[in-house]
Amino acid sequence: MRKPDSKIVLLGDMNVGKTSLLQRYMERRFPDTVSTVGGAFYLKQWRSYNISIWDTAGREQFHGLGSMYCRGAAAIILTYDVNHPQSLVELEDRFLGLTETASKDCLFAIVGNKVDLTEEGPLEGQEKGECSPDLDGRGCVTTRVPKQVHLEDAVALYKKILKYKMLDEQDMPAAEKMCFETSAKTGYNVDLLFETLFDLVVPMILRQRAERPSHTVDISSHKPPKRTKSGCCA
Ligand SMILES: Nc1nc2c(ncn2[C@@H]2O[C@H](COP(=O)(O)OP(=O)(O)OP(=O)(O)O)[C@@H](O)[C@H]2O)c(=O)[nH]1
Ligand SMILES: [Mg+2]
Repeated sequence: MRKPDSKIVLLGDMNVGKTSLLQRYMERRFPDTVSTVGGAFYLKQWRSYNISIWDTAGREQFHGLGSMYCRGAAAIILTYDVNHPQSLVELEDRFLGLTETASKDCLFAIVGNKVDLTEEGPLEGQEKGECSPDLDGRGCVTTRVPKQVHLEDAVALYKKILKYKMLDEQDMPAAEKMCFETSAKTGYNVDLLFETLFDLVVPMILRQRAERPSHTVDISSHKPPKRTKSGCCA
């Protein structure tokens, strides 16, 4: 198996759509999912680097495993459901504590999924300039609900996390860049989410490589020790 150069972890409450987001990105589809048990990962090649993306279980019974999955992570995707305010609250109350084992310069993205179910979200096929045949006066589907969690709430949480982690806002990517609204169902913003993170993680890989002590020995500059008559080194 190829060795990952970096690690990204998806965290968040059960049912928010972590598995669906990862499958949408990696497999380009929106299959039926079953609630995740433990964790699983995909390996993504991005340029010449291998990035592992870990999907974790949101169910309370697997909570203890979370910090193990986060160990050494370069980026964490904190996922909530835009229709369930409690899922955003849980990110701070239950999941943030699991990220202590992540890399010290770990990046955070906050992702509100299932935006297709809200009135504000883009319509299925809208990115392609299409609309559903099930029409209202504007030519679009109407069975959608007002959004329960707004992007500003995610931005506020992002800023709070930086404070909690004692990270300087100046040194970190801006909240507006790291807070996303997505739909695993339609694919809305899913590529943008993952690929923004990949591009941010690559310089971290390069930095780590530069800092890591080299294990190679330059044998051309190595002089053999002089031998004395007794056979001992001078
Ligand atoms: N409408 C809509 N449904 C979604 C979306 N993403 C996921 N779902 C549905 O939400 C349910 C839960 O999705 P999962 O991806 O299994 O959720 P999860 O966060 O991985 O849940 P756990 O593995 O239990 O932690 C499934 O029925 C999905 O089909 C989305 O963007 N829009
Ligand atoms: Mg899952």
